Amino acid sequence: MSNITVQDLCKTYPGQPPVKALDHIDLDVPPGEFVALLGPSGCGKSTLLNLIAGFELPSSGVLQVNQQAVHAPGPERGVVFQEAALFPWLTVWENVIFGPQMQGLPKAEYEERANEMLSIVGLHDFKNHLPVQLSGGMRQRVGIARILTLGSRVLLMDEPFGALDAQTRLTMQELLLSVWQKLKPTIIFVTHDIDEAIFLASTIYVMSARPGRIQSKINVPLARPRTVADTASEAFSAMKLDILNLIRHTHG
Ligand SMILES: Nc1ncnc2c1ncn2[C@@H]1O[C@H](COP(=O)(O)OP(=O)(O)OP(=O)(O)O)[C@@H](O)[C@H]1O
Repeated sequence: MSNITVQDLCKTYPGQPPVKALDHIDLDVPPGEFVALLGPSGCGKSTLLNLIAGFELPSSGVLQVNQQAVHAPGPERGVVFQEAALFPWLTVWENVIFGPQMQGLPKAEYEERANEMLSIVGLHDFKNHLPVQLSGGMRQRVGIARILTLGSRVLLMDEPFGALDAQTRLTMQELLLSVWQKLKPTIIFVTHDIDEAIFLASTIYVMSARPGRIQSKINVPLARPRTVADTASEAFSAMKLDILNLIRHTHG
């Protein structure tokens, strides 16, 4: 059974001239798969993610999540952007329970889950902090805990660590791997960083630019759980070289 099905998907933005952002995209993502969408700026990675999120509608083709056509955003699909969109006047705890509270879910249930998710992302001791009192990496962790508390089983992440320094970025990548290991959500992770895609994903879709197409689907053979030591392995370097050659070959 597939969790996300994309068949012959096209997206053209209207305008003079119209912009063909995605051209005949096919993806088939089983539940619990960690997928990276890798490609140069402008190849349509964010467009594809926004379509799966339900923020935009396709021009043509099939787009289904859990066998249902996507028409609008929904709580089963949580989105994480480069900057966590937290309410600055609410504490970490209030931000995390805001969604389920608004949905009218049973309090005991979501409070238990919020506690669990804050522990998983290592923020249990920061429940009463305001976003301004947190580092960028910590704010992203709140964003992740928030969608997990809402019960999202599909995480749509658009360069979530792109604004972080190298050290924090690595810590966040390790954290995301441990979250995935524990909860096995389906993750679609947009990045233009080859190392990040290899370290995190089981499957990498390499996209080519304008109009955006899937150029190749690559399986990452590294065993899990992964550690930072894997990034120094021969298998990792060989895979990186293959992808670099692939991208260079296409983009001249
Ligand atoms: N709302 C919009 N209206 C018109 N054109 C758009 C819109 N959103 C994106 N585009 C265009 O569609 C193409 C794909 O953009 P998109 O943001 O999906 O690429 P990307 O691969 O995510 O790039 P980046 O890595 O720079 O974020 C680009 O040419 C962009 O200018």
